[in-house]
Amino acid sequence: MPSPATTDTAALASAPATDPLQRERDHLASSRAALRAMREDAQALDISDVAGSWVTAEVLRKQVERRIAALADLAHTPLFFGRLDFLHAVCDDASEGAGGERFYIGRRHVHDAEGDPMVIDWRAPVSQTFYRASRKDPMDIGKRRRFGYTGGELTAYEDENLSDPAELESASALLAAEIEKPRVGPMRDIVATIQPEQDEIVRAEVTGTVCVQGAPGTGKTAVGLHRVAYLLYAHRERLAKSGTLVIGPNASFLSYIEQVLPALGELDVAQATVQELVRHVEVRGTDSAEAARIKGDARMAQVLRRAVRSGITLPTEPCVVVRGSRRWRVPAHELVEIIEELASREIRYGAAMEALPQRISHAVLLKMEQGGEAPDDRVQDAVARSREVKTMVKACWPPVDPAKLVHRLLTDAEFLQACADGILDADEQAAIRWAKPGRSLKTAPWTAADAVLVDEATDLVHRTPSLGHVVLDEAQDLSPMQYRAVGRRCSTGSATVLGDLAQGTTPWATGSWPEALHHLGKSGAHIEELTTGFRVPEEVIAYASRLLPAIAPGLAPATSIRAAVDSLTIRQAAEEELVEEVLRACHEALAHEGSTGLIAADARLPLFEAALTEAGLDYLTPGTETTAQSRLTLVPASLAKGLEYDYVVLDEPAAVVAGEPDRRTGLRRLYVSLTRPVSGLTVLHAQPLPSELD
Ligand SMILES: Nc1ncnc2c1ncn2[C@@H]1O[C@H](COP(=O)(O)OP(=O)(O)OP(=O)(O)O)[C@@H](O)[C@H]1O
Repeated sequence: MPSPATTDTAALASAPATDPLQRERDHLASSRAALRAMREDAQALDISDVAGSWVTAEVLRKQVERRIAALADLAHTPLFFGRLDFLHAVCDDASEGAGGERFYIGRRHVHDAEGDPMVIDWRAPVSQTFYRASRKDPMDIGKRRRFGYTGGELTAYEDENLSDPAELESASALLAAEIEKPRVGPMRDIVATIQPEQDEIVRAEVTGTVCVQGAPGTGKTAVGLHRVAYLLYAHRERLAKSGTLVIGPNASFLSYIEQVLPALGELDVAQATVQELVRHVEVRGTDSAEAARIKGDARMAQVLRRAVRSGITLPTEPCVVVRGSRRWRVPAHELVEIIEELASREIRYGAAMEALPQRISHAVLLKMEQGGEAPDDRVQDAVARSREVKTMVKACWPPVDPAKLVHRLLTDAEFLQACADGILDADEQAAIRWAKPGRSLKTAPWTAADAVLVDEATDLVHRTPSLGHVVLDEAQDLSPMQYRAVGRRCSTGSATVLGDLAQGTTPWATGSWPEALHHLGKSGAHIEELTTGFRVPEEVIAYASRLLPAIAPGLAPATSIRAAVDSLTIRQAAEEELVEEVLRACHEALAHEGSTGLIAADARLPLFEAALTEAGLDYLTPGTETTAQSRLTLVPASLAKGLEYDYVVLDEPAAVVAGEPDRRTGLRRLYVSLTRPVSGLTVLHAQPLPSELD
C-alpha cells in the first residue's frame, strides 16, 4: 500500500526539519529562492555590449523579456509536484546535468547558484520515469512521491514503493483530488498527473504525426497541449524557428485553453481557428449544408487546379527579341515545348511563371551563340526582362489572383463547367454557384467554405510556408478541404490530430481517421485511442453512451475514473413551466462549489437570456473566464464542444436534436452537450426524450 497522504498541516508547521514534510517544504523554499535568483540574473542582464545593431538589440531584448516572464514564480502553481528516488544513480545527461538518485520533478528547470539542478523539468528524459514507472515495471525506482498543495502551500505527500513487492497497487488519493478539483477559471495543466497512455502520446517522436481518437473527457486537448510543450523542450531550436500552432474550433474554446501553455512556461505557441488561418476574404455569407459539403469535398482541389491553370495558353507565334541591330527568333514550337515542360512539373504556378522568362531568354541566348555571339548572364537577364518576353509570358502564363479566380468560378457558370467537367455533376455545380454575386470582390457573399477554396488556390500559386508542428483539436469536424488547408501548414513538419468521431457535428464530419489523415497529407500517422475518461462521471457517460449505436456504431463507450454517485438527474416538466424549472436547477447547481453551465439549443437561447436577466441571475458567455463570483455560463449547444463545467443543466434535448439539419447530427450535438459535466448533470425536458436515451 502507498503510505497514506500526510495532511496534518497544523502539526507540521512547527515540526523540526527532520520531519519529512518539513524537509520537502525546505526544499521548496530553497527552490523558489533559486528561481528568484535565476529571474534576477535575467533581469540584470546588460545586453548593450553584446548587441551590435538596433535590430539584434531588439531581438535580444525580446528574448530576455521572454525568459524573465517564463521564470515567474506563480504563487498558485507548485514548483515541483513529484520526487523520484532511483535505486541506482542516473547518468546526468538524462537529468539536466544532475547525476544521482533523487530528483524533484516540476514545471520547469531550477538550478542553484552553482548551476546544480534543484528541480528537473517534467519533460527531461529522467522525468519520463515519473509517469511511466509501475509496479510491473518499476524502471529502477525505489520510491515515487507525489506532493499535494493547498493554495500554493505544500501540505501533503504520498509515496509508492514501486520496488517493494509487498506493497499493493492502490489508487492515488492526490490524483483523485486533482481530478475532483472544482473547474472554476480557465483550463489547467495536468502535468502532475499525466497517465502512462497519455504520456506515450505526449512524448511521441516529433517527426511522426499522431492521431488520437478519444471519447469525451479522455484528455485529448490536455494531451495535445502538453505534447507541444514537450516538443518545444526536446526540439527547441528547430521548432522555435519554424513555429508551432494549436488549432481549435472557435474563439471561446481557444480562450478556455489559452493559459495552459503559458503556465508550462511556453509563451510562443500560436493559436487559431481554421477560419482565421484562411482569412483571405471577408466572410459575409453562409452556405446551405449541401453547398458547404460540396465546397469542402476534396474534388474541389482538382477543380481549382484546373482553374488556376486554365489561363495557360500555348503560343502560335514566335517570340522575336531585338538586340541592337539584330533580331532573335524563338519559334512557336520551341516555346510550346518550354511551356509544356514547365506545366508537367510539380512546381507552383507562380514559381513556374517566374521561371518562364528565364527559360525563353535561355532559348534566345542559344540562338545568339549559334549566331556567333558570346552573351553573358547580364544579357540573359536583360532579355528575360525585355518587353517582348514579358508580353509573351503574360499571354501564355498569365498572373492569377486567387480570390478573383474563385470569384469567377462561383459566378461564371461556363467557367465552372469547364473546370469541373467530369469532376462535379451539373447539380453540384449549380449548388455551389452564388445566387447573388455581389458587385465586387469585397462585397461578394464569401462564405467560410469559399475562404478555404481561396486558400487552396493561393497555395496552388505560391507554396504556403510550413510550421514545425501543428496541434489540430476537434479535428472530426473538418472538411477534406479544411484538412488540406491545415496540412499545407505542416507539410514539412508534423501534426497531432485530436478528435472523436462521435462528436462530429458538421455535415461533412470525418467518418474515418485514415481518410482524414490522407486529406491532411499524413497518411502514415499512428492512430492511438484514449478510453479512460477524466471528466464525465460514470453514470453520466453511461447515459450519454446510449446514443453511440446511432451516432458512431463502431465506437466503444468510454470508461470513467469518476464514480460520482447521484450525478444524473432527469426531470420532466410541463411546457409552460420548463424555463422556470431550468432556472431552479441552475440555482441548485450553483449551491455547489464550482462552475455551472446551462446548455440549451441555440434557438432557445434568447428565452434564457431574458429569463436569467429577469431573475437577476448573472451569467457569462462561453470562453469568458468563470470566477468565484460569477459561476454560471449560458452555453448555446453549438458552442459546448471542448468545454466543461462542474454542473451542467441541459434544457430540452429534443430541441438540441431538432436544431441540426439531420437527426444523426442532432444526436451527436446532444452527445456533446451531455458530456460536459464534471460532477453533475440535470436534464430537463417537456417534449419526449429521443428514443435512444430511454
Ligand atoms: N491525467 C489527467 N489528470 C488530471 N486531469 C486530467 C487528466 N487527463 C485529463 N484530465 C482532465 O479531464 C478533463 C477533460 O480533458 P480534455 O478536455 O483534455 O478532454 P477531451 O478528450 O479533449 O474532451 P472532449 O472530447 O470533450 O473535448 C480536463 O479537465 C482535464 O484537465
